[in-house]
Amino acid sequence: MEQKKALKIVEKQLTKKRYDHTVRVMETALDLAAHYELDTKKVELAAIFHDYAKYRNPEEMKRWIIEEKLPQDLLDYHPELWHGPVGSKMIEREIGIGDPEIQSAIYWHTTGKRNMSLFEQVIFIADYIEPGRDFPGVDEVREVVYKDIDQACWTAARNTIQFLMSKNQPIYPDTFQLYNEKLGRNMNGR
Ligand SMILES: Nc1ncnc2c1ncn2[C@@H]1O[C@H](COP(=O)(O)OP(=O)(O)O)[C@@H](O)[C@H]1O
Repeated sequence: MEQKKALKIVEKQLTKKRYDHTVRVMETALDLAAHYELDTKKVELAAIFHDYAKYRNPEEMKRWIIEEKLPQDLLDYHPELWHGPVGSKMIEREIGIGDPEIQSAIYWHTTGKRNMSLFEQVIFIADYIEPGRDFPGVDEVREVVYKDIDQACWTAARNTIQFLMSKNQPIYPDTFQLYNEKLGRNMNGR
């Protein structure tokens, strides 16, 4: 699908602010995809559709989680975490995008997980570092991402965990698994 057509579809699903975020995620993801020699057309589509389900009603998302047999433990966490997994299914049923690599990158873009593919990491990090983001620690991730995307993912996971803990918020465990995996690989020389 052409970039223009894909952007038109998501524009209808999003607020203006979220649409502008999506365009910046797309541009960031395309730079990373070129650098890491990924299929830029596929990365482009994953970035454009990553927040496709973001503004669906939580009741509707809940039905998708049940009917699509997504992990039911998602329902114990904030609906903010539902739009990735639900979006990965919606783009197949509503738009006809059934590419497993694109769907998986959308599924995991908010929490991350262990054993992420390079493709999944690019979408996860592009969402985290796009130029509109200004949370504490984001520059550290921007500085390292073209040299060491594993370290970038570790730092993003650490920052998110620290932020959520400082607010006494529940934390979906896959982010801890990402943090532990990358810590083991990169920082203890294991
Ligand atoms: N493991 C997690 N557990 C709970 N909340 C999380 C976790 N990871 C991220 N979040 C929160 O989910 C929210 C949405 O994430 P965000 O990266 O803004 O997604 P997007 O912008 O693509 O919709 C943020 O408030 C973030 O702190």
